[in-house]
Amino acid sequence: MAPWGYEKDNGPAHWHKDCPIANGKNQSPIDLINGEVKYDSGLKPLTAKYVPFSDAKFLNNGHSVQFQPSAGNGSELTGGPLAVKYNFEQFHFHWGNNDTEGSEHRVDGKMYPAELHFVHWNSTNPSFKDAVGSGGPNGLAVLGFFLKVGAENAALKPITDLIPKVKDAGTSVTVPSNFDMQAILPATLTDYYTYDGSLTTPPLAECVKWIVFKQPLEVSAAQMEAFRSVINRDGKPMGGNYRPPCPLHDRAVKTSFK
Ligand SMILES: COc1ccc(N2C[C@H](O)c3cc(S(N)(=O)=O)sc3S2(=O)=O)cc1
Ligand SMILES: [Zn+2]
Repeated sequence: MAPWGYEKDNGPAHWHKDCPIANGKNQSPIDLINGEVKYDSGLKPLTAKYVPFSDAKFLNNGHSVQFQPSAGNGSELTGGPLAVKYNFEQFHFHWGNNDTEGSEHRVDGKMYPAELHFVHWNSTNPSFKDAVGSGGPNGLAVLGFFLKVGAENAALKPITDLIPKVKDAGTSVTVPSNFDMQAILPATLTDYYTYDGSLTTPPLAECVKWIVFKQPLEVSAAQMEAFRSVINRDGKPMGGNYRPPCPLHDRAVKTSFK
């Protein structure tokens, strides 16, 4: 099979051939249906502590654009539904070719124009790869933020300004060391959906505690257009790099809000 992607000949409907778990019972993303979620008063706010990275790349890996530090630096996530500390690994985006599509998770069937994922791994494992393979839904914790078009996002501007430099698949650029990742996050990480799921791309491992925030972040139309200028490994616009929703099966989606 051609390397996986989002085109007709290598998209989500084909992924099960190399990754049979694609048809598993804990797959992501899902449609977050407010009438079916359950409020859990035990869900506390999350705490993310991100330290500026001295050596991080922003890259086009052919299926997304990704902020990737060369090594950990003590940036971590705790609280919420998490029993232990998780180390920051990377963040990346999924988006559409127009404002009516692009996010992976949906809310009552509604898609947002984009979705930002902050990936973290369970620090009780020796490495990120061990965490992915550790079995069960506590290997990784991914924060999902919906993006909607509105005011310019000043915190994301240092990243969206780099997009023209990684327009082509396989290219990367060094991120200035004064980039403040913490500034991307809302001041309080309170209202979120959480459920046990998977990576939304191959290998589709069912190792993810998903935490999707109710409140979207805003980016400007110009910032959205920057994403839409990115090219995939087939030389086509990368927009549309989102997996459609998967069956919930017998999973519960909990909320930290009523
Ligand atoms: C075992 O080998 C590997 C395991 C995982 C990965 N990753 C790359 C994936 O594309 C991917 C997709 C994620 S999403 N859209 O947040 O669900 S998170 C993530 S990753 O960084 O964990 C690479 C190698
Ligand atoms: Zn993702």
